Amino acid sequence: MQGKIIIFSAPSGAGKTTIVKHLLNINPQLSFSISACTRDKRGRSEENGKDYYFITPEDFKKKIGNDEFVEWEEVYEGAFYGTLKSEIERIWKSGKHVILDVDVKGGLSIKNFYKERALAVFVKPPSIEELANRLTARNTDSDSSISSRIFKAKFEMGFEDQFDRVILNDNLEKACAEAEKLVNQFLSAEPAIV
Ligand SMILES: Nc1ncnc2c1ncn2[C@@H]1O[C@H](COP(=O)(O)OP(=O)(O)OP(=O)(O)O)[C@@H](O)[C@H]1O
Ligand SMILES: Nc1nc2c(ncn2[C@@H]2O[C@H](COP(=O)(O)O)[C@@H](O)[C@H]2O)c(=O)[nH]1
Repeated sequence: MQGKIIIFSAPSGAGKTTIVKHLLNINPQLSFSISACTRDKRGRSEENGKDYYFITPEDFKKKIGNDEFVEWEEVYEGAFYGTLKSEIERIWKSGKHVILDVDVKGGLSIKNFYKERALAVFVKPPSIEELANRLTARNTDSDSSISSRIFKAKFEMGFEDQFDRVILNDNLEKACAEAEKLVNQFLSAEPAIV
């Protein structure tokens, strides 16, 4: 079996993590690629090696120097995130397909790297106002972090046309059902649907 990679990208708060968690719960063929990041762990709600590999900026720089990332970015000021080549290889060696959620620029870089082995899905929020509401209700970010996420979201919304597929997440149940369908089609296609 040739391993494939499914990328969910969106502005922060659009719901990509929620949709990816749903897919992981229902599809045992999929395994989550854990990114490296330099931001602080969010208390007890996150676990090192499960949500992210939380590493220091110095270690992150070393990994850049050693060419260990498929892509990496300073997603928010002072916070670096990167997709590790070793994660993708680990998952493919285990006989599963990779699924991950990254920001919009990162998603396009991964698609460009893996080409037809990858499906890039843009999760579209109903509006910028709804994004702000969701981030506020999620209660994981400070007001200034929410402001910078919204600022970036306005720019990222212009990239949906560059993705293979777009899912509007105005209703979570509907969006999850659509995501399930896209993923099943992609995984059953030879070599890829795009
Ligand atoms: N259709 C929806 N309607 C209302 N709330 C939603 C919907 N989809 C997701 N949410 C909620 O919105 C919040 C943001 O979702 P989520 O964390 O999945 O976004 P994200 O795109 O992964 O953001 P980030 O990039 O910051 O990780 C969560 O609290 C989630 O439960
Ligand atoms: N370009 C990349 N973006 C990534 C990666 N891992 C996560 N992310 C995205 O960063 C933001 C912030 O996430 P948060 O956990 O601090 O809320 C979010 O959009 C993630 O999807 C990565 O490896 N590369």
